[in-house]
Amino acid sequence: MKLIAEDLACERGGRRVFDHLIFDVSAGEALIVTGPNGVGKSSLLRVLAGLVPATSGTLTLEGGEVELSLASQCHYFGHADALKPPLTVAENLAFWRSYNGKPAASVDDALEEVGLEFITHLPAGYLSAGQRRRLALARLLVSWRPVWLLDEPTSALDAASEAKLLELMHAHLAKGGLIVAATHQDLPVSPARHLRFEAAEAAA
Ligand SMILES: Nc1ncnc2c1ncn2[C@@H]1O[C@H](COP(=O)(O)OP(=O)(O)OP(=O)(O)O)[C@@H](O)[C@H]1O
Repeated sequence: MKLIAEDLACERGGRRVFDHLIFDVSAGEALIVTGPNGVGKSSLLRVLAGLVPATSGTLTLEGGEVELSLASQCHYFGHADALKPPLTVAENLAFWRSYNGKPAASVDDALEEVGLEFITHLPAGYLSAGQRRRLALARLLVSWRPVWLLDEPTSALDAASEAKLLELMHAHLAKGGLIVAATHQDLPVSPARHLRFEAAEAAA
């Protein structure tokens, strides 16, 4: 499987954010996207997730499921945690497992992976920032999607949770998945390719 971007361009609010972007990333590999604030890293992930249309260019998931869009083969782990505050931790995850389909880990196993097994009954609205982030991360484990799009995945995570995140990323790559991650932190995942947006690339 290979994700290929050719001559990709994106505009936000009528302003060019990036253009002529070319990259590819294969199964078992991560693409680490870096660059200063506002250059378009999140925009790229949102284009890949189908949340923002590309202005031009093509995106292909070679070896993916032909009847499915790229977006529906991606898990998008963005800045918002996509949790329903009144639902419990377990209910939130059960919802996503059923909604996204392609069941993978059980709710209990996924919560144990991210260290939330002792608070499964708590409403998500009571969780700390880091716990909410870990619950959002567990969403990636309960349904199989080959492409993980991670936007600042280490934000709000403590050192142990960051190590767990890296372990989960490596496990996903080992299963033949691929990852595109935008980050300001060092994210020592391998094998990885690197895509650096320079400030000059941000359009005036
Ligand atoms: N909905 C929107 N409407 C108009 N402009 C937007 C919108 N969302 C983002 N932008 C602009 O697009 C540009 C790229 O933003 P983006 O969030 O992709 O940057 P980033 O590289 O992820 O930044 P950071 O490192 O701060 O997260 C910025 O100038 C931003 O103001």
